[in-house]
Amino acid sequence: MPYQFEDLKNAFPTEWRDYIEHSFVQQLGNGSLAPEAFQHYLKQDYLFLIQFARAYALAAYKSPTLADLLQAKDGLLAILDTELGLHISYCKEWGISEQELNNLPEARATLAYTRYVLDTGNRGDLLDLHVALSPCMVGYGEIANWLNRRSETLRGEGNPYDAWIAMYESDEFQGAMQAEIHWLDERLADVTPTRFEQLSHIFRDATRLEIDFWDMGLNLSD
Ligand SMILES: Cc1ncc(CO)c(N)n1
Repeated sequence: MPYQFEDLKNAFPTEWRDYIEHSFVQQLGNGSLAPEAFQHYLKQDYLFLIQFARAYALAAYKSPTLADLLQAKDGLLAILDTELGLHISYCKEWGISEQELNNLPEARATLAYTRYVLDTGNRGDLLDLHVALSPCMVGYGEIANWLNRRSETLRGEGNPYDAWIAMYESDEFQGAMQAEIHWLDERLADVTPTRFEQLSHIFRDATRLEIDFWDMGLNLSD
């Protein structure tokens, strides 16, 4: 059987579940999350998105074909033209000004995660980089779907975090997630067991760093 994206999730199922079903996610879903925790998370996520844009620029540099270059360009533009703008106005609604965003120190969890992704891409090839990016792209889409399946999740005006869930369940984000899975399925079909094992370690480590990112939000750690 050729490898596919699903096999990366199944290689270390405990880590994947701890990320998707993290207490931060559960509390966000039922509306009980402390606003301070969400604000801390939002601020660090702004810094995360900036480094993420750099990762797509690195993907362009690592692209061997025109199709890969165009895909990296789309990812970069999606962050710079859409996501960051949305993030800045969403932060404003939560009382965080653009000026504050521009003067934030990076929390250690943000530094560790983003620089891990960039270093993995620098050392490796485009597939290594995409595997390092995939817990982010695929995880948040999966989190929105998991929350929607749970009876504990509160949707609508009763939940102050409803707009966050709406963003990641949107057709736009879910479509980007499916495209990423499709790209990875095609590439993983050709890898050897040894190469798959290497890639699964990258996937596991990026997933663990996503868990630390949620912990950072809950614990307000810097
Ligand atoms: C930490 C983190 N992971 C994933 C996403 C999804 O884009 C995000 N915005 N932030």
